[in-house]
Amino acid sequence: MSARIIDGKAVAGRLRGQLAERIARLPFRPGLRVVRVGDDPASGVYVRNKDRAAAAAGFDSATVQLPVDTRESDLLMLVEDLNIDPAVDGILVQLPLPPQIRPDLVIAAIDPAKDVDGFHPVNAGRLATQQPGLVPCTPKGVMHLLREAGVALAGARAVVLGRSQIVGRPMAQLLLQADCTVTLAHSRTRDLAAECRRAEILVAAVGRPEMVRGDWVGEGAVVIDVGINRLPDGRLVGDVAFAEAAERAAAITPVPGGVGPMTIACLLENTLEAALARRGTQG
Ligand SMILES: Nc1nc(=O)c2c([nH]1)NC[C@@H]1CN(c3ccc(C(=O)N[C@@H](CCC(=O)O)C(=O)O)cc3)C=[N+]21
Repeated sequence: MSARIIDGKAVAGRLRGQLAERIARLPFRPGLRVVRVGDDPASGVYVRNKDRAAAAAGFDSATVQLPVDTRESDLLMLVEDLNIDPAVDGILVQLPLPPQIRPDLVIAAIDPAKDVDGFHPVNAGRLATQQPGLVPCTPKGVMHLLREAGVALAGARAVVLGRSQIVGRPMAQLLLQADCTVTLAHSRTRDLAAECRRAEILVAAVGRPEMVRGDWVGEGAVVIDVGINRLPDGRLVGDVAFAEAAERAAAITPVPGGVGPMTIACLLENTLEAALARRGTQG
């Protein structure tokens, strides 16, 4: 079998277009503030792409750049300013943060109504208890892609590889909500390859370049590659060995051009949702 490519870049483009149309009809511009402390390279591309996409879709978007030696208390004060600023609908603090700043404390300081990353414990709790809230952008983008690709979810065996707070865990919650039978596999899982091979839907989110080999993929599976890994030679690869996996999968996302662009589109979607919810309207 040779897999169909799930074009995340195209799906994200359409989603951003729909958001732009909705924003054009609003009497205000949803406000997004991205806070970046230092210049971690993993955040660089993301911040640039996000700024461009947000401006093009009609958001009032700005990045606040702070020096790498910023104190935790100063960052917390900035978050508080953004919490009470009526022009700000969404706040995103870029991760990772420098070592003098505790990320959990900063995330918990963000108003859950403005937490467009969906990382605040209140939003994580809402997701786990099936209440409405802001959902983390990457898993939300993956669900968009699965639906867009026409993947039957109810009853499907889904395996999520990686149990991170920002991708694996919320991903499992969303798949469960869509009636998949969900396995959350990780570094301590016994016989990871066999566990993955049983998946009809395989979501790889471990951050290890090309860890998922072709023989980890079941014949006809749908493979979603969340990993974005920069190799020493500058190449960008996912967590899945793409060429090998594509020989067995029915459908697969590429890197780049797969989940990454969806993360950005969903950040904008969350910002619009937050803006409408804060104003008590449906837009
Ligand atoms: N609070 C917080 N929230 C985040 O969501 C967050 C973060 N911190 N820190 C950094 C990571 C990284 N991240 C990316 C999102 C999209 C692409 C993306 O669009 N990538 C393009 C390729 C970009 C390229 O060419 O290098 C693609 O996959 O096609 C990349 C990286 C969000 N992150």
